[in-house]
Order: sequence, then C-alpha cells, then structure tokens
Amino acid sequence: MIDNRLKKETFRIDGKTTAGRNEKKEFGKEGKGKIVNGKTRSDKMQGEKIKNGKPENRNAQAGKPFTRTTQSDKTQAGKMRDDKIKNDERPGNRMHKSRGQGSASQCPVYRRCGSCQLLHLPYKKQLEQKQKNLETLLKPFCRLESMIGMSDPYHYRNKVHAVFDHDRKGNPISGVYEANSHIVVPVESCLIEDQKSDEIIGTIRGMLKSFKIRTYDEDTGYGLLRHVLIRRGFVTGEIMVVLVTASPIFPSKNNFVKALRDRHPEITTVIQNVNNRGTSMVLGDKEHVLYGKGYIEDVLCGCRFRISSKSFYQVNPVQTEVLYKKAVEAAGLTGKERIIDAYCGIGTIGIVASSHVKEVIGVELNKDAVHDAIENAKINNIKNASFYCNDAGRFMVNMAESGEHVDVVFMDPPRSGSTEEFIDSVSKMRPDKVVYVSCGPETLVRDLEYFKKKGYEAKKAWGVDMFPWTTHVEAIILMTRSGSGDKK
Ligand SMILES: C[S@@+](CC[C@H](N)C(=O)[O-])C[C@H]1O[C@@H](n2cnc3c(N)ncnc32)[C@H](O)[C@@H]1O
Repeated sequence: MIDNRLKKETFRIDGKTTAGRNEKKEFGKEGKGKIVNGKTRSDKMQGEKIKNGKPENRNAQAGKPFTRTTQSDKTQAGKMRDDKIKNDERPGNRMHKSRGQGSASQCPVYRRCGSCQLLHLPYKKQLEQKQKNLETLLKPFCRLESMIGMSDPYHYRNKVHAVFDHDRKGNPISGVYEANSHIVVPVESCLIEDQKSDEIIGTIRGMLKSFKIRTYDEDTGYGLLRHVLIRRGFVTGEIMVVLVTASPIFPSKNNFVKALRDRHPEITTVIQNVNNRGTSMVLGDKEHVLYGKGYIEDVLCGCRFRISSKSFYQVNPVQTEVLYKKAVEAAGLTGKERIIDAYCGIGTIGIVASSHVKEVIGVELNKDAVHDAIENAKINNIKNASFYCNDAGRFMVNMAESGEHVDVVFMDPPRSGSTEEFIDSVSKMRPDKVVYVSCGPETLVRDLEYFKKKGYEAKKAWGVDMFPWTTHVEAIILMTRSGSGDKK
C-alpha cells in the first residue's frame, strides 16, 4: 500500500485531515485530496468545452464527426446510409466497400460540420495516412508498429452530444455548431454516432413543442433546453440521457421523463444538468437525477465500470479494449510491480492491469471520475488499487519527495499532454518503464523529448485508430529508463 506519509497528507471531503492540520495544509492548499467514502474536496468540475464551435474535450472533439442531416438532406443522405446498412449488414462487407471509396457522399453536412476531416477517404487510406503522419513524428524516437484499425468503423461513438436551438419559425432543431461559429447545423443521424442515441435525440426534439419547452437562445438568454448528452454502454445496453438546461426550473419534468421513457424504455437513467453560465462548457456544476441511478455501467476487458455524466470514458469502446490490452502487454508485467495509473479517469487502465501487478495507484483531477474509480475497484472486487483526486503533476512531486518508488508508470494525459513537473518527478522515482498513452501526437513528441533528457528512451510505439474518419489518432509508447537493463 501507499507510504504512510502520503496517506497522512491526504485529507477528506469534510476538510478534516486523516492526520493533523499541518498535513492538511500540504495537500489542502490545492483543495484536493484522497477520496474518502467516495467524497473529495476538489471543486474542479469537468465539462465539455466548446472551442471554435466544437467541443474541446478530447473525447468529444476527437469523435464529433457528425454527419447529421438537415430535414431536406435527410431524405437523400439518411436514406442512402440506411440503404447501405440494410443491404450490407455484415461489418466485413461494409469494410470492403469502404476500402474503395470514402463516405463523404453520405454526409451532406460533412463540410459544414467539419469534424470528419477524412470522410472523403476510404478507410484503408485513412489508416495509411495516420500511420505515415505518426511515423514522421515518432521517427526521431522509435519504431512504430502498424496502425490497428477497426473492422467496422461506423457508429463507434458511445457518447453523443447535440446542441439545441430553433429555426427562424421557432421550430426546435438540434445538431452541431458549424465549424468556427455558433450556428447550429441541424443533424438527425451520423455515421459515427451510436444510432440509438441519435434516435433518442430526435424523440426529445419532437417532444419539446407539446411540453412547451423552449430551446435556449444564446443571444437573448431566453429558453430552457441547451444541450442533450447521451452515453450508452455498448456491452450492458444501459443508456444515460443528460438534459442540460439553462435554469433549474424544469416544468413538468416528471411527465417529460415518463413520456421519454415510454418511447425509449431502454433509457436507464435521466439527469438534469443546470448550466446557466454564458461559457463554452456544455455541462454546468449542478445536477439532479430525474430517473434511475444517475450513472451507467459498461464492460471493458472483462471488467465492469460505472460512468458518471462528468467523468471521462473513452468514446470508442471497441478500440479501447485493443488500446488497453496493448498498453498492459507493452509493460511486460510480472505480478510484482507497483504501478501508477496517472490521469486515470474512472480507473480503467489501472483496474484492467490490477490482476497483473502487486499494487495500483491511480490519480485523476476530476472528483466524479475518482469517485467512479473507487466504486469500480469495489465492483470488480479489486483490493490492490487506490485512487487519489489531485493534479497528476503535483501528486507525482509529492510521491517523489516522499521517497516513493514505483516500477511502471502508465500515463494517459489529455490532449494538452503532461508537464515537466510530472516528468521530473517520474525520473526521480526511477520506474524502469513508462507506458505513455497519447491522443495528442504533437504534445506527445514534446513530452518524449523531455523524457529523453531525463534518461527515458522510447523503445516501441503502436497506433490505435480510436477515431475513424477524423484526423485524430491514439498512440502508445513504451519507454525504458537508460541503464535499467530492459532492452525491449
Ligand atoms: C485522456 S483521459 C484518460 C482517462 C483514462 N485513462 C481512460 O482511458 O479513460 C485524461 C484524463 O486526465 C484527467 N486530467 C486532466 N488534467 C489532469 C491533471 N492535471 N491531473 C490529473 N488528471 C487530469 C481528465 O479528467 C481525464 O480523465
């Protein structure tokens, strides 16, 4: 288990330290600490930020390639896609088709939406392009294995976000912001989004008039419904609907939820999230559970995970399994290691790795995600994992200063990458291996350069296509400490 000094320094949600007042100051000045009984003091909230009209958060941004259609477009493009799927049910066939041509013709909002930058290319070509780009970036460091693609690169997104607005006649519309603007492009279906989620969004749009619910107007600040966010557990089938409203007052909310569930009994939980701020964040701080347990569960690599609305969860679960298995395999674990899962989200990598190691220590900034991680360890009956709510860099500094040793560091930072503070502390703790999972190739290169200065050499890299039809790419890099004797 983690060194007692670190334990003492962590503090609880109620502001009481698990040790004394002085220790509280150590960690407490940042308002974050270990979660005790599922609670923390961290008041940082994670939401999805919209930048240039697009969600900035990695999972939203990377996978927001909407191909939703306007009403008039829908008849053409939607039908084409539906026909394609009907005529060509087997993924293998679809894959075969996509080898010869791109899918841009199936998406009338392809250019306006701007998220599926590679929709014009056949899938095979996309993989080749991603491989080449990543190879160029990683050339100074190490060899890149072949990009691992999907056999069926459609409808992979388990998370769907729609902005709500109205047209000139006052009719509700929902879709995405046009590239670099706050103009909403109406969308009804999308090639990469979960189809059931798109259907539910359509149902909600259709219900608004009869419930006299106005969509929010960014200019006047008038109206109620701003966004709808849907998450679906692909394995469990559980569905979470988050209704983001401008005000906490939601007339007839119980009837609204009942009517929605009558149409979609597969919905397992409904949450009202209140966002009354004029910011680009999708989610506000306050939430009320209107129906169900307030979270969904899903299964990855044989482990069960609970996922709250504000926690990060990879948007492409099929490829996430590939990614995690590869990352764990890359570390060559023997069962004796003490590992760090930094930027751990709901604890997925650490929990998947837990049966291959002696101890897992996870750290994550988002308190809801840490709460989920702790519950996830319990759900999976994992006794050798602990999770901390803190800035990963600060946490590593504290660990290094406390003289802690770890054998392997798994790190999966957001697109902005890690920090020198983090890397300095890793090098002080001298783990033999670092497995870096990255969704931001440019920041990855920056961090690899710094790791190199600190004596960590990249040995091998793998690319996993988590975001077909977009330019985004995910990479895993195995680094070893110079002189650690590992020549992998
Ligand atoms: C790319 S996600 C990876 C999460 C997890 N490893 C997974 O695969 O689901 C990055 C995570 O880093 C968290 N994060 C962002 N900045 C952080 C920081 N400074 N310290 C700790 N965690 C941070 C985010 O909340 C998010 O959960």
